[in-house]
Amino acid sequence: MARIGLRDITKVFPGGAVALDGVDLDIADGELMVLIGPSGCGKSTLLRIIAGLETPTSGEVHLDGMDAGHLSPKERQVAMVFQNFALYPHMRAGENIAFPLRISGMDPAAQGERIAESAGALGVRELLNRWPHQLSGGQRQRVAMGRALVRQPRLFLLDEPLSNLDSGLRAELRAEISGMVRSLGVTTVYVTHDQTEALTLADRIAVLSQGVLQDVGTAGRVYDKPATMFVAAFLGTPRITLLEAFVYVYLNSHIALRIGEQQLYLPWSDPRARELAHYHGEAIVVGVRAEAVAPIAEPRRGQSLRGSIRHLEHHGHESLAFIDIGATEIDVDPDGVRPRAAAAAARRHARASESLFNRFLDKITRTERGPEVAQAENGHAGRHHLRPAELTVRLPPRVRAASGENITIGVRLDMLHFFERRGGRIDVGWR
Ligand SMILES: Nc1ncnc2c1ncn2[C@@H]1O[C@H](COP(=O)(O)OP(=O)(O)OP(=O)(O)O)[C@@H](O)[C@H]1O
Repeated sequence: MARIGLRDITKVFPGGAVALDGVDLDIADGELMVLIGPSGCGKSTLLRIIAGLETPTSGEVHLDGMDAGHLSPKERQVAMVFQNFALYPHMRAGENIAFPLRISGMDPAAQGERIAESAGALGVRELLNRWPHQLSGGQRQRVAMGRALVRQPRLFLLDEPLSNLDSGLRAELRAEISGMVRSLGVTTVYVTHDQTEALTLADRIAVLSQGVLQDVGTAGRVYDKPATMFVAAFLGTPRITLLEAFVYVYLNSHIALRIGEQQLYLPWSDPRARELAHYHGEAIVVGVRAEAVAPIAEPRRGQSLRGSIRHLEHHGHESLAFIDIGATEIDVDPDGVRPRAAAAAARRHARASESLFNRFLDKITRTERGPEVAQAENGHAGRHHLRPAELTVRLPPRVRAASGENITIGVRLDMLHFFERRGGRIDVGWR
């Protein structure tokens, strides 16, 4: 078992593709870390660098605190499983599992014991005499995992191991992998682009976008408090709605978030209001997940939005209504943002505000010319695209609704996410 330390890992391939850009990540002994991100974000490259199959352009890989740069995959005691069930076709399942032990010269009696143990843990004991072509996809992948684990590696690395399987089998094997690696206590890095896999399997999740590590944390933390807009948009079904909102301070009562022609109010008693006040007159991004909104009968001042149903999606147990609230949605570019740079920018922003009052005076003069001017001055943070917003609301199965109908939506203000236009989270106090 081993601790992994990745220090400022950058990988630029010949030809100039930047696969990884300054990745720092610590993985604890026995931890199951899931690397997730869209296609091409650098997940496999990072896994191969941990394995020693690829050399970083700069940066260091540490194993148990020691620089492992000079160690081969064998010396790192790594076992890998890929998505394509790479079993040796001319060997029976049992021989496939035994192969790594055989070439290591292990005593045949001890081999038998280890194989039985591994095959038992993976539920393939009955299949050891079959040829690979006589196994189903799921069985082949179980045997491949048995072959990887039989050597009792220090590191277990899996690259999308379930992506060739159907969804039922994926769920089944997911649970088995989780149970198995935890009972073995082997440090595991698991690459996937499937968020269900990530959220259900991981001790912690590391989210990558375009080679940049966006966020690392437990599934709950990364989902509830995503470090960047990219992470908020990448995790969660249905997808979060990212609304452009202008912040206005009403010193006597509340902060108003102007979303299109409508407003949500955060009273001063809400500790987040003080932080948001720094953005007076500016555009920020308000993230609204479906669980933060629900249809209500009567509007509530500052706590609800009106809209009309643009279209409906029926899912059996619920329907999703996509609501036009006359607002603008921000599309995140997959480049995302460097979270640390974004956090630093937010802190600079806060420091620059010296006294809140002076800042308000300055901003109020500016915003008296109207939000459009303030918006133009603040700019549309370059890389984000704007389009008409659709707020996603879950409707219980028996609620009757039709496209074009008007609807009032209650908003759970405590469940809103706030981001700077650059994409970094506005730190309004971490729970
Ligand atoms: N050998 C290589 N030569 C040049 N570019 C490469 C090489 N391997 C990967 N890349 C590039 O590096 C980037 C990261 O690739 P990588 O395979 O790590 O992504 P990934 O997140 O695992 O993607 P996927 O989910 O599609 O497997 C991509 O832009 C890819 O095109």
